[in-house]
Amino acid sequence: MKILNVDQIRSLDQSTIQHEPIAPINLMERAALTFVDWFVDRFTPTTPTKIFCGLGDNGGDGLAIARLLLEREYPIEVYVVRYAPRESDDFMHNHRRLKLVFDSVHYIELTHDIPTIRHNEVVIDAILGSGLSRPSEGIVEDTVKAINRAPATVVSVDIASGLYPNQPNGSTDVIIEPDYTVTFQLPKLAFVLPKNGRYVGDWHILDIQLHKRYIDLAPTSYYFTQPREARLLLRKRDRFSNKGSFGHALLLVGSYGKIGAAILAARACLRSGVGLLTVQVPQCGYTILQTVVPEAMCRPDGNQNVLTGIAPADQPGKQGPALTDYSAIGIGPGIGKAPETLVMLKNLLPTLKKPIVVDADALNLLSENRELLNQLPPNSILTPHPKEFERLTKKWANDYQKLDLLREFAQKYRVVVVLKGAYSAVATPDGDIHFNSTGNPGLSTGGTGDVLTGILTSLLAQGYDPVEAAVLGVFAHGLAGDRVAEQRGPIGMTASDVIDALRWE
Ligand SMILES: NC(=O)C1=CN([C@@H]2O[C@H](COP(=O)(O)OP(=O)(O)OC[C@H]3O[C@@H](n4cnc5c(N)ncnc54)[C@H](OP(=O)(O)O)[C@@H]3O)[C@@H](O)[C@H]2O)[C@@H](O)CC1
Ligand SMILES: [K+]
Repeated sequence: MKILNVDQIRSLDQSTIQHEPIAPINLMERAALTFVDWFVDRFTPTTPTKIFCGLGDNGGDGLAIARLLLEREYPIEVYVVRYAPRESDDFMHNHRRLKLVFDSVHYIELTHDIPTIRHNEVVIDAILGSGLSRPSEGIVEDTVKAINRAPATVVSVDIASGLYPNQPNGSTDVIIEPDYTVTFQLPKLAFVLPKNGRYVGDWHILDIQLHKRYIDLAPTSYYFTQPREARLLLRKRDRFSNKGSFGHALLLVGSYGKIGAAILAARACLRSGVGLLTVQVPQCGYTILQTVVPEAMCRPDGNQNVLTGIAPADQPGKQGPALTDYSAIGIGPGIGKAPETLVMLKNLLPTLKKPIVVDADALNLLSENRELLNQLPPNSILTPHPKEFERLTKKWANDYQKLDLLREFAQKYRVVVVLKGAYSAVATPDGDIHFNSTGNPGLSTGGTGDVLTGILTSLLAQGYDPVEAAVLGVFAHGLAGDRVAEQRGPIGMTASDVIDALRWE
């Protein structure tokens, strides 16, 4: 699903009006009806509901919603925040229509006009929408603050009043902090950025049938991966396939005290469908790996405690294929930053032709030796969390600047970067960014990154295109986390639970 900017959303609105064709006021009615369908599914008709409206089309939506809820006999109160002398045409139209059936619309001009909001009430926030052009001040600011202080449940129409859809807010901006945001047709970029969490709440997209062809043709570099799209990436398996059909992955993982990372990556790799898996671990991990992951072959490193890339001299010809012969290599989980391991990375990179997966300490080694970034095979997948990404680049002032850095980095080094977090962002060498829709805070626990490395290495080894591997792998990883959270709650989730909950269907 595409994420469009405000100007495009405005044009989409116009394009729908022209091509359907539909009168603007009827489009607003459709949006309001769809909102009300969503609302009545969640809140019973006895819910006292205060609807706060601005003077633009977001306010117009609020007035139409008020009329439709009144028809369904909800106990509503309507407040119009009169912050300016002018109203939009569709606001005025809906204001007239509401007044025909409801004669007690309140107007907020001064602070003492703001009503007391109680805990059993629901507030519908339709003060400002995507037409926000400046920070709230005066009576708008006071009303927003009063709503935020109130113990009621708050539902924002389209977007929280005061939140910019696709540009940074100032640190002192006053913004509604809703429990829910119910938006129309497409998500807004602001919804997937970490700093905005409290200004978005639990958000839902309603289909109001805006012009599909406009959306299909609209240029954008932002996407939101939904289940249907992720499933389309999943390849069907041929009945006559064999383990050779699904590649042979190699994981370079683990060090003394961190063999667990190797185990997690290996188990996740196997659970994601790879044909064969070889794991190279320092010798201290050999017995553990062979015992815990019998499905994997083990290639013990020449070193006892850290990876050096060198196989033991006493096993000539027994160490399996050369490093370059594997279908895909994943490197990083638990490897530490020993000088010998850096040497391994330096020796390895120039020899590789196929994309690899780079995570954890391999990323930290890269950030301490940035000249190595140029040696990454094109389309390799890097999976930093924000701190690791900062080490690879620099500090950012806000989430939007972070996205710019992410895009520049992926384009400059021709790599795929998975920036992990809520709505993990997959940046492609072409400059696109795909935000993931699955996952939950339970995944912020040790080892889940190792699991992701195993998944991505597995998909690359099976021949998935690196961008598709990243988008699909991140989605499947988050979905597995969601399954675990559903069964046992997000607290106490472990990386092993996530591996067990992986399902490819
Ligand atoms: N797009 C779609 O497909 C559909 C959209 N729909 C709905 O339309 C909404 C967008 O409507 P909208 O463009 O009228 O914007 P909205 O935010 O209501 O008001 C803008 C007005 O407020 C003013 N203003 C700005 N900032 C301010 C501030 N801080 N404090 C005070 N005033 C401020 C601004 O002033 P100006 O910038 O012109 O000076 C202008 O007068 C959208 O969110 C959705 O709910 C649906 O109905 C149907 C489908
Ligand atoms: K709003």
